Parts: sequence; C-alpha cells; structure tokens
Amino acid sequence: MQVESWIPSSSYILKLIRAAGGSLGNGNKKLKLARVSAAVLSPLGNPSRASHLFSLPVSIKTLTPESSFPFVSSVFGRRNMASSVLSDCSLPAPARLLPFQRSVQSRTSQFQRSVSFAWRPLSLSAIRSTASPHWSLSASASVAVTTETSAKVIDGKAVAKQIKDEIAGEIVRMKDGIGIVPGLAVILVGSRKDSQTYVRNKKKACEAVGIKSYEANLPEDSTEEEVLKHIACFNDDPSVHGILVQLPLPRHMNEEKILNAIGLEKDVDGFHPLNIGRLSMQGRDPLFVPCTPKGCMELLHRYGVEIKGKRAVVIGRSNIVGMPAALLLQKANATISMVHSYTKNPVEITRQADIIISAAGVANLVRGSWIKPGAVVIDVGINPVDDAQSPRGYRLVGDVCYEEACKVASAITPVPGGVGPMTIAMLLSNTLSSAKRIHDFKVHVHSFS
Ligand SMILES: Nc1nc(=O)c2c([nH]1)NC[C@@H]1CN(c3ccc(C(=O)N[C@@H](CCC(=O)O)C(=O)O)cc3)C=[N+]21
Repeated sequence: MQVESWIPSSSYILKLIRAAGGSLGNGNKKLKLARVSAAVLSPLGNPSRASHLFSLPVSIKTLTPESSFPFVSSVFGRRNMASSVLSDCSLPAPARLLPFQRSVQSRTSQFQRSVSFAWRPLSLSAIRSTASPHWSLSASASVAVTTETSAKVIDGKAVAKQIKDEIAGEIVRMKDGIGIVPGLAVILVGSRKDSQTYVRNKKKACEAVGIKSYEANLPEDSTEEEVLKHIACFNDDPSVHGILVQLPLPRHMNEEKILNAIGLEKDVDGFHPLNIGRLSMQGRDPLFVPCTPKGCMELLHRYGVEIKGKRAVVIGRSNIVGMPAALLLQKANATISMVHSYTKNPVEITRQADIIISAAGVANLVRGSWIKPGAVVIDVGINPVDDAQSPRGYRLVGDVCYEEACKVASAITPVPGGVGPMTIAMLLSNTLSSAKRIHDFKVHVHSFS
C-alpha cells in the first residue's frame, strides 16, 4: 500500500476510534463518557467515507486540504492526509477502554529489567562526543525506578537548542576560515496557513544560527514549470547550499517531478529518490538524511538509547518520515517492523517493540496498552485538536496518548517540544554540511554535522 493512496476505510476509522478509547455504539452510558470527536480529512474534499460516520453518534468534521484547520497530519503529506482526531486520553477515565492493569509490584520489576537496556544510566560515553557539559548534566538524571513509574521526558527542544548552538559556532568558524556563509532556499507554493508558519519558523531558525535564507513565494495557481524554473535558479546559485520545497504542494502539481529537480547535492530535505535509495542499501550513504527521522535518531543517540539488536516498530510509512525512519533504524542494526493501516494486529506488534517511532498522524492512536513496559517512545505526530482554552483555538497532540504512555515507557518525546524542534535543527545541520561539502571545508571533530 502506498501511503499516498491511503484513505482509511470507515471500518478502520471505527477501529481507531475504539482503540483510542472512543465508544460509538449502543449504550448511551458509554457514549456520554466517550465524548468522541473525530475529524476525517478527505483528500478529495469528498466526505464519502466520512459520511458513514455521520450516522454514528460522534461529531465529525470533514476537512479538505484547503481547510483552515492547520497542521493536519503533517507526517502524511498531502493526498494521503487522513486524520482522526479522537477522544483525548486526558478525558475522564471511563473513556479509556484499555487501562493498564498490572500490580504495582510487577510493573516495577518489569521496569527494572527494561531500564537496563534503555539507559546505560547515561554515562557520558553513552552520549555523543558533541554533548556539552550543560547537556550531560540534564541527560544524566537517570530514570526513576520507583513504584510510581514515570517516563523520562526526551526534551527535543533542549537538544535542538544545543545543536543549533553547535551549528552557530561552526558557521562562525566557516565564515572566519573561508568567508562562506551557508544559504538555504525555501520555495513555498500557495498560502496554506500551516505551511506559511513552518516557513516563517525555518527562516527565523536560519537567522538565529547565521544561515542566509532565500525565499520564493509562488501563488497557488502557479504552474509546475514556474516552480521548476525557481529550482533551476537555486540549483545554479552558488550562494544557495540547500533547497527545500515546502510540502504539501498544490494538488495540480506533480510532487515527484518537482522534488526530482532539486540538485542532489542541495537536497537538504533528503527526499530525492537517490538519497532515499542509498539509505536503503548496505554500504551506501545518502548525501542527506530526511530531517524528521534524522531528528528521531539523534534524540535516541543523545539519550543513550541502544538501538543495535533491539526491536523497533515504526507506525506509518510515509516517504518523509515512516519509511526513512525504518531504514535508519535498520541501518543502526535494529530489527524493524512497520505497522500501517492494513496491519491486522497493530497492538500486538507494537507491544513487542523496545523502540517505537510513531508517525501515523492520528491523535492518541497509541495507547498505554500498545507499549511494552520500559520501551522508548518517539512521537512524531503533530495533530491539532480543538481547544477553546488555547489562544489558537486548538492545541497540538501527538500520535501517542502521552498520559498513559508516561506510565509504561521508560522515555518519551512530548508534543510539542519533542521531534518538531529537532526537524528544524536537522534542516540547519543538513544545510551546514552541504555548504561544507560544496566548499570542501573540513568537518570539525566536535561539530554536529
Ligand atoms: N519540504 C518539507 N520539509 C519538511 O520538513 C516539512 C514540510 N515540507 N512540510 C511540513 C512538515 C512539518 N514539519 C514540521 C517542522 C517543525 C515542527 C515544529 O517545530 N513543531 C513544534 C510546535 C510548533 C507549534 O507549536 O506550532 C513542536 O513540535 O514543538 C513541526 C512540523 C516539517 N515539515
């Protein structure tokens, strides 16, 4: 199955809703408690599948890619965006149909066993040589193994900040050494609010570390040729070391054709098929690794999580996250399984994992019961759920029911503040290493990139 073509069947959506603790059927009592709110994004703006749900007692929103609802399933990209915003696992307990029922005693002992794998209690050697004293301090707090277990929070924001500081230092070194400043060009087509926000954030991040940013904003109705012309221009521009075409592109454009036009040596997103192809081959290395999966791996490394020989499950198989994440994990010698919309027993498979990377784009899909005690959980999902309390009218939640997962996992990334900031840090890192490669500037021993 191609993720691009994935529109979940209504039965799958129902399964997800149930898995997330929602209740859809008979029994008013259950219903009252479940307060399920589901949003189904129809890639064609056609609510046909969603309409099955209208007959059910859940509140459904049908979204189109043009909808003002931001950030829908960024992990899936455009045509494939199908997101169920399900009952929040912070809702009253009865909505959680899959509680963890284990005695405190046994849970503790299981933790002690698993912690020994996840945390070589973070000795300095477990952390990459780039770790600053500041960092090692925060990372060295080991996981509390108490009766009231709570996962260590993998602080993506702090790691990203540290990486950005390292990058800024390297950029000064490069500028002083050879008078070159790395440049990143971002092409944005159309006026999606979420894309505009992402592009703005990338620009700010570039400025903060000393990368020069270039921007091409094209109207929604631009032709493919116009986009290709801009790419050709940036390909030829020696001050540009990285080119990023913000996804998703408008529907009338051929994403593959456009991404293929980016010069391989400037493909800082790592989406070029040759880069992805090399990622999948033994003994080959891509010029660039896609930013989000690279950020996930960096978090695992910096928190001293051993990958070799471990069982890893990746949920979702998009071109930009799930697939490259699985390829990276297997390159790091994990045994990987991929869970997707056709997987018959996702809970059973996910529960075997020592490391879970979830990139499904479905809010609260992964419940506590999906997680093996002591597993490390990386949550890539950035799903908006309505929240009247929030100034934006929504808040972001991950694919993982954080509250439940905290009690089972040994470490977990929060949303926001987990993988998201790492994606941007990796983009800066890829841009810096591109500039270094193009200008043959020596990689600093301690530099990040
Ligand atoms: N060519 C291309 N490359 C991408 O890498 C790419 C893309 N297109 N299209 C959209 C997705 C999404 N994406 C994110 C980057 C940062 C955050 C991020 O920093 N998130 C913050 C929260 C932001 C907020 O609060 O609004 C966090 O998780 O803490 C999220 C999502 C990159 N993408």
